[in-house]
Amino acid sequence: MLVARTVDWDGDAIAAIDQRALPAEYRVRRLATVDAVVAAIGDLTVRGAPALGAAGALGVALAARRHPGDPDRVRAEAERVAAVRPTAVNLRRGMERALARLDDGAEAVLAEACAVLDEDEATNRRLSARAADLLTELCGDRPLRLLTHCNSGALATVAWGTGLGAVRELAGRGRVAEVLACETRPLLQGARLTVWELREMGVAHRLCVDAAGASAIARGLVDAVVVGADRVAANGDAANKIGTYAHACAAVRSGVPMVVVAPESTVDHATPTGADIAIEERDADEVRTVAGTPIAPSGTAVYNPAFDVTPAALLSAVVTERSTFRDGAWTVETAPALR
Ligand SMILES: CSC[C@H](O)[C@@H](O)C(=O)COP(=O)(O)O
Repeated sequence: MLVARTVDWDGDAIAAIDQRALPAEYRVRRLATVDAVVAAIGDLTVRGAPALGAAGALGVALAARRHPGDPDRVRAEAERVAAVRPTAVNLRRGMERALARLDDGAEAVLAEACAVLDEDEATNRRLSARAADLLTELCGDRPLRLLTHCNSGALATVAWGTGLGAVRELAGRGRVAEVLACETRPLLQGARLTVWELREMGVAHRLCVDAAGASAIARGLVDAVVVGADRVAANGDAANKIGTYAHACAAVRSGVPMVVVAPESTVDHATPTGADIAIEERDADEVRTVAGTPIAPSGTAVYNPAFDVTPAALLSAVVTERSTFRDGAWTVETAPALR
């Protein structure tokens, strides 16, 4: 059963699928305070850029309900939520969108936050269809062998997914031969979450270690690389889970297309290039341990960036629900003329 909504509003609290527990256990956590939301974002109970946008917006709704008549306190709480994960721009966007309704009262803030959730699935279905069309154009109309990294599926959004949403769309068209899912160290979102989703979707897949991605591409086992993004700069450079850049280098060397699939809310035109994207650095123990078991001498110094930046020049395209970055420029799809 693929989840209905990864993040939702449940009367007086946020209901969030606990992504730390999957695939062993499917459980939903209730987050009733801003402190709980901050903790859940920090420990990746809720993760994935669009899902973070939804959680950020609902976090403001919780703060507005808790502190009616104290807008300064609500703003401070909203800032605390947005600061937890600096790279995924959707988090701040969701927070700011809900906060913009603060003058209209707590129920207006909640309504705006719920609108963020309500728009998510339609947006993701649209960008997935556009990305699937482009992949078909780039690779030919045949079942494709796709490589993906981290998790950009329904779990990373409110519903449906982005990069993995495009895979889902292609699978629905009968155009997926196999997905190679990279495990995605250190927190294994690929192994735990993407594989879980692919199994639920009934899509053929194999799991590989991250280091196998480049040689799989070089050996001709991959027709295209498809990933999501946490922030796309104005020049098309894309920040995504650490390890994405290595796949891009391999893809370019082998002439394999690579497409980044993300909503407009992940594109940050205020950030000129990838060099301007703040990269979140996470706790050293994520690298020194696997599922709580030490794999390195205690106290080992660690470099643990959560994301890397793939220059636009290495990408075939960035696809959103209404625009495409390709060959150095954005083109925006115009709405079909009304008859
Ligand atoms: C669609 S969410 C963004 C990405 O595509 C996803 O791969 C990713 O990097 C998420 O990172 P996470 O640290 O798990 O929140």
